[in-house]
Amino acid sequence: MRETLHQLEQTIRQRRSADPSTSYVAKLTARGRGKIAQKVGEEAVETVIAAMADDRAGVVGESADLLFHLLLLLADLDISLDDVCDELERREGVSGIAEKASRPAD
Ligand SMILES: N=c1c2ncn([C@@H]3O[C@H](COP(=O)(O)OP(=O)(O)OP(=O)(O)O)[C@@H](O)[C@H]3O)c2ncn1[C@@H]1O[C@H](COP(=O)(O)O)[C@@H](O)[C@H]1O
Repeated sequence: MRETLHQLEQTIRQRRSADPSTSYVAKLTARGRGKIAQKVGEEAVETVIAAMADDRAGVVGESADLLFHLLLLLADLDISLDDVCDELERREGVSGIAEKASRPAD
């Protein structure tokens, strides 16, 4: 999963400066951060709607759209996927410590 997202992150960074007439990434980038952010919101809502309808195939498709547009937004902000993964791993470490602390000593 992380490898797939890293590959897509690279593709997005390369396509940002492509010809907007042949590249969706370049076209959306040219429309500005507000439009990219709007698309992230729309795809999130579509994912929720599919989930509430128990539409599993829909959730898979909308989740892919959501992750793609989120990566586009992160690229626009020059935030890397590694920055986000580092934050998730930091939280995992914090909750791991908290979990250990709440366990009775052997
Ligand atoms: N993963 C994706 C991907 N997922 C979704 N989309 C596009 O996202 C758009 C979302 O669809 P919508 O119907 O919501 O939006 P729309 O009607 O096209 O546009 P709006 O006017 O509503 O904003 C569609 O045009 C999809 O083609 C994607 N476009 C590109 N990629 C990846 O990005 C790479 C580079 O793409 P290009 O920049 O087009 O070369 C591709 O090789 C793919 O790997």
